[in-house]
Amino acid sequence: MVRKIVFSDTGNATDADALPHNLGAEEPVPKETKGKFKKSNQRDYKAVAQNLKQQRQDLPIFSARNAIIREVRKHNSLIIVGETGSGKTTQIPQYLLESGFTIYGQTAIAITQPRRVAATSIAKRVSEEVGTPLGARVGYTIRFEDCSSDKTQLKFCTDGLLLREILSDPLLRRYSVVILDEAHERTLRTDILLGMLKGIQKERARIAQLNRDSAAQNGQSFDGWHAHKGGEKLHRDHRSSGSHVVFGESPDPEQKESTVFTVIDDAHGDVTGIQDLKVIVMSATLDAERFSEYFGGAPILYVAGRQFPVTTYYTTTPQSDYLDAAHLTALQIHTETPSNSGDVLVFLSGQEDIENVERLLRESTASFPPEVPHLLPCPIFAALPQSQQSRVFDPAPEFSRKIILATNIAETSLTIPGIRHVIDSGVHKVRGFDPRVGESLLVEPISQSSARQRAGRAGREAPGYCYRLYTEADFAQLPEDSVPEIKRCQLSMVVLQLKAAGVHDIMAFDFMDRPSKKALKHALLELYALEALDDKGELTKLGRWMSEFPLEPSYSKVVYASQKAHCTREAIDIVSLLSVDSLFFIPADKREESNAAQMTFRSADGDHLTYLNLLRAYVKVNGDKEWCQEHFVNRRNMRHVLDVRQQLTRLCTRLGMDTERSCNTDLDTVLKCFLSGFFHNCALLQPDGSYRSLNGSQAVHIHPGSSIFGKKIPAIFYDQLVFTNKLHARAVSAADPLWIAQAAPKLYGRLLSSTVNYPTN
Ligand SMILES: Nc1ncnc2c1ncn2[C@@H]1O[C@H](COP(=O)(O)OP(=O)(O)OP(=O)(O)O)[C@@H](O)[C@H]1O
Repeated sequence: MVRKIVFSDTGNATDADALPHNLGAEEPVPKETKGKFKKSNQRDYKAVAQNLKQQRQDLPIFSARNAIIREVRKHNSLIIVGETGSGKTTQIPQYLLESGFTIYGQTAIAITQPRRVAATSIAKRVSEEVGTPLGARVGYTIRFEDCSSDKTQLKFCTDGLLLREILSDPLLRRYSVVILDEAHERTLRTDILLGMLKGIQKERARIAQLNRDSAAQNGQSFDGWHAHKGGEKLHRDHRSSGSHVVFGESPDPEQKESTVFTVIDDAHGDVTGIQDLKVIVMSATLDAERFSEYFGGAPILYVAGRQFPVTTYYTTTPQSDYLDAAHLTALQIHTETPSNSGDVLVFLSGQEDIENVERLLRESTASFPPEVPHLLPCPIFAALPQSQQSRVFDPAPEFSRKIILATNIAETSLTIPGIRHVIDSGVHKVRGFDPRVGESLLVEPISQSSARQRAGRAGREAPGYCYRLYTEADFAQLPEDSVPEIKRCQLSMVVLQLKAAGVHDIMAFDFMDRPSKKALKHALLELYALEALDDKGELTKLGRWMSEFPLEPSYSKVVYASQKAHCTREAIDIVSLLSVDSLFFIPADKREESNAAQMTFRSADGDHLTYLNLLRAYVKVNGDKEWCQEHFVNRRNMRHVLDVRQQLTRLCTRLGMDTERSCNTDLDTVLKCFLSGFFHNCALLQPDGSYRSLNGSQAVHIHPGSSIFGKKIPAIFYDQLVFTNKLHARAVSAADPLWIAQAAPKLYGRLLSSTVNYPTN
């Protein structure tokens, strides 16, 4: 009997009626400004842009173009709400570019995205629409990858990247406008960025006033102004009110028109020409009032309209196994609709889900008769190397249909050409943090706004369909929005970044949603214990060094300690290995073979050194495909590990470290080095054979996949605690209690004298 998932008979076609429409095409649209084209291929770029022009003009947002420009001119902060697919992300930056909001070679517009893949793919699309090569007028910058130049006028970047730019350019002088896209996702970094941008806006408003005043005085009438004859160095002669000092320089005082001003500000030095910073917050949800309130009552613009309707179906009964339901629904779509009726996008919770559904699909389609078109699974998740992620954008080969298996990485901003069908599992993985317990990673129901975003991925190029693997009644029960990350995640890294950006009083920082005092205090204490902060809460030299790394502070501390311990090579290798979820694949029907293969790399000291053995073996065989298959090594993830390893090596080299320094066979050194960052992730064996965490006295279980599972070792340390049905320690290694005491003498010095009776293995 063929198993089927039953959906409601008639889906509801959604349109943009939910959004009030207060923008319209009242003004004629000006001609597009001419771009700076590179000589070579000039015609090709122009031709592509010309072809896309009509598509651009057909987008719902086009009718609001002039109203948007007018509102941006009028206000420094603006909230723009628009239905998914209305054209916000790709068009608004271009409208501003076309209307002179940037100065070529001087100022640019930054557009932030919560995810790397969105930043790169949108930049590619917009550069095509503008008609210039990617990296020229339109570019992107993501962690470790810069495809932009000082002539770039539209720069797409991740929110984390813009935060890093603030460290080197505290006033973001390079930008006239910052657009925060998909702000409703409320990632940790977006929230921090919101607060930082508010501060920068205030400061730039003060400076802009200073510039306006100086210009108005035109060098002569300004109180205390002395224009030097002959253009010699200006002199300071007047401390005006407030904290600033104004200088004037006039190369030719006789000619007022050519007077040059240099405006010096006490806090920021030369601030000549700095103007107000415009901040635009964009989102597809209606929770705009919160953002408006946060930006002092900023106006909210609603842009109505989605290009094409999406018909939504719900299952008639709840599904107990969403993986099975996703697999069956995909097969139903494939066999019941012609393959040229569009590709399929499935939203799942994580890499493991994706790999399971991929396997199920491959198994089911293997027996398809030749007249049935191929079904081509294409996974996309954060840990997948960039080159493989971008494969989802390639068109499906002839006589086949793509089925993209994605995490919520594909939920916002992306347009994947060819998608007409979306299958929404209704779940995602949520990272949580409890100071007592540690991090948890749980599969939870999504919010209604996520469900709408997911549906919005269909219907971007033609009418689409969304199949929700839950009932309509269940949808009604979902929360309207997800809890902002800042309220549920570990804060050490952002606190370190805030400190590095000069925010001393973290408790007084202007958060849109204030994290709990407990979480902030925990982050401050952890940074203090890692010696990134001193006892006054000020950033130490080590803390500043650590803030250079796009890593959680525990890892950057390990890298730092590895210099002294002469094991930087091993430290970078293991930190890179820990950046992926799984290094091995374990097929359900070959569990034993997989475990046996893993034993080849096993170290009696635990997972950190086991992983290192794996990496060394992998490098030796040059990542050979068959070797990986034979040893059940996840080749996809190993490539990502090599990517991270290369990036970290480059960063360490830039910071003057000898990255080839190796401790060779003295591997205890490496473990001790890890303890310098992970002393808070330790557990001691109890007389009854269980483990209890050192800092919270929680019962901790070694993960069954660990190379020391079942062993009784006096003390262990681990990379993370993951709460599933119980608290599991993942990536676990043996530690000597003495090492723990040495790594954190103030916290755990008592271990030097403690005695515990341990059970034997
Ligand atoms: N890479 C692309 N290939 C083909 N069409 C594209 C591409 N990027 C955008 N488009 C077209 O432009 C439309 C608008 O996309 P855009 O990302 O600007 O919308 P949006 O309003 O920002 O939506 P969202 O909130 O989902 O990000 C899409 O629906 C699609 O028709």
